[in-house]
Amino acid sequence: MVVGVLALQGSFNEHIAALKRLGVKGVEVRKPEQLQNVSSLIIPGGESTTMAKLAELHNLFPALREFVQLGKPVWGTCAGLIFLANKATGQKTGGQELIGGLDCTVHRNFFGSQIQSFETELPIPQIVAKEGGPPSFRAVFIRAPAILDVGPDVEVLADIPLSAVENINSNNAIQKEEESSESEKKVIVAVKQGNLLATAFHPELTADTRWHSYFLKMVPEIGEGTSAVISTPTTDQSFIERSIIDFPIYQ
Ligand SMILES: NC(=O)CC[C@H](N)C(=O)O
Repeated sequence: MVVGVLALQGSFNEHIAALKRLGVKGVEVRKPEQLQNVSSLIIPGGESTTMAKLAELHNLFPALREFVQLGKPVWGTCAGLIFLANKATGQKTGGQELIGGLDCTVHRNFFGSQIQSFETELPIPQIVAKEGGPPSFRAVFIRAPAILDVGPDVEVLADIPLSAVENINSNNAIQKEEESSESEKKVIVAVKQGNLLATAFHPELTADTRWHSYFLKMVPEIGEGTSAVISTPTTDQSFIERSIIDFPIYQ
């Protein structure tokens, strides 16, 4: 079984490497017809405006929308989350094309610019219940979006208190949010809606493969009883010791 990884731009190699650590083959998807050879798809982080332009150039949007509408599992990380959202704010003038399907409003660059990127530990009980392991996950936020509201069919997997984010007062987007909803000072950063999974952060840049394993369990031909298919994660120390700045896409 192969998992497609949209390979227009961004951290597609890191997703393919994470899948490999689980014994699963990830294949690069750049053309509409390649979607016919995969039963699920990961849309990586990167720069959603650039990715949208490239997707348009390759005439990928109709095939991507069809893939989502057919109920095939799709996981968007960071820019991939923006791609999947029904609505995005904080876009460049003129907006950008989205795949849509995920009933939420996402705010691009919610936490600020590149310099305000951060890492934090997030408890995700739903994933721990399925995958076991430590109670929290290292979450890498790089010029990350946040989800401002979700529809009734969307399950919230993780939110983050704005007070946990450094430089909070230097960020206009956050200040605006705080002013508008003084009592609710949290934003959503991971969701699931049927066949769609979305995270504002980058599990592929950590050594923890539980998010990938969780996603693979959403693929019907693997299903819940995946232990035979997914091998025990290898703890590749050289990978663990890499810092996020070692990843070429963020240099
Ligand atoms: N790490 C990322 O994927 C960043 C997303 C980027 N800020 C965008 O809007 O597309």
